[in-house]
Amino acid sequence: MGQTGTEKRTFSPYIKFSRDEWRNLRKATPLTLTEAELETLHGLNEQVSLTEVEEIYLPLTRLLNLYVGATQSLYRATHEFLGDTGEKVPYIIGIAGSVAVGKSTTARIIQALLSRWPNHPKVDLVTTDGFLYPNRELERRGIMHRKGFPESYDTRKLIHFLADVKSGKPEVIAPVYSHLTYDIVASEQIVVRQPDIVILEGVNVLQTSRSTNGAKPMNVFVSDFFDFSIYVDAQEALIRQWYIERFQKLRETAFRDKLSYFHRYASLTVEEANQTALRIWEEINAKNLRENILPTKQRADLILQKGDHHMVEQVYLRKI
Ligand SMILES: Nc1ncnc2c1ncn2[C@@H]1O[C@H](COP(=O)(O)OP(=O)(O)O)[C@@H](O)[C@H]1O
Ligand SMILES: CC(C)(COP(=O)(O)O)[C@@H](O)C(=O)NCCC(=O)O
Repeated sequence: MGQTGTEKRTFSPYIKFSRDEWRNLRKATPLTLTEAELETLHGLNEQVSLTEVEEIYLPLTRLLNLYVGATQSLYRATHEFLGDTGEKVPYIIGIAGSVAVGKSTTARIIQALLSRWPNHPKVDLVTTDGFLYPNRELERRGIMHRKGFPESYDTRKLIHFLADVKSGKPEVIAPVYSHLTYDIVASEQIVVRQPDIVILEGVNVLQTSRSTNGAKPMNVFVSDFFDFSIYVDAQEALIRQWYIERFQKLRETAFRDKLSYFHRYASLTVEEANQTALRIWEEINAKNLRENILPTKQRADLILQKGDHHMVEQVYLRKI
């Protein structure tokens, strides 16, 4: 179409797909899901609709499968040229977005779907909350109310973890965070043993903040290690609603556990719990979203734009 008068064509580095356009790409996906596999996926999170898995996440993992295959071929070409076999180096996918937007659910669906492909069966999932400073350290620094903000993470440790994974080390250790105790679990760890793919999920994975709490700044970012990155997005009002709904669900389940950091919230009425969740959302998570997370959206290779009921309404794929 021609341009008229004041009309300006704005450049976007993304190709935009409506839900229907994206869903139609499903036809190009050779794999279909068996009933048993659909059941397994439903077991991961019973809230997730199976239509959503088939129409959105299946085409997405087909795209990722093609990208991983292409990277594996390039890697083989380099080592054929060098005359060696090279270490096995995992393909790394980063998943970013607000607290409660559905990052961990998205990561688990993608992990389950990607591990069905023969050229990359071993897919590990690591969350960046394991790289938060322990509560006692956050308290010492007076930043307990800043959990999830850039300064609450040991970014240096996270970067060393990724560098070790990308250099093909046979075993790399990641620390573990518990949402129940609201703290790092010193007795637990994840061992990453040269998988085909590593999915790294967290609010901070596309951040480029150089602040490392007064330490010498690092010239390398977490996302430098990514082969592909995804930002899960939705209107803030929807994310707030999902945060409050999750908080209410936890009030009836996990918060009842005496070990839960939020055990005191188990006895709240529904209305009191709403107010508490809203306060935590506004004072911590919404602030973090506006200041530190949303500004990283345009760095992603792919954006999943969700609407009501977590339904993906648009997909943006980076073309350059
Ligand atoms: N695709 C989805 N369909 C339905 N519910 C979802 C979906 N993704 C996430 N949820 C729900 O939204 C809430 C937040 O999801 P979660 O994956 O825990 O978010 P995050 O890891 O970003 O904090 C949870 O209650 C989860 O059950
Ligand atoms: C540790 C987190 C930043 C991790 O976020 P997630 O990966 O679960 O989206 C978040 O769960 C959190 O604890 N935020 C602080 C405020 C709150 O309790 O919700």
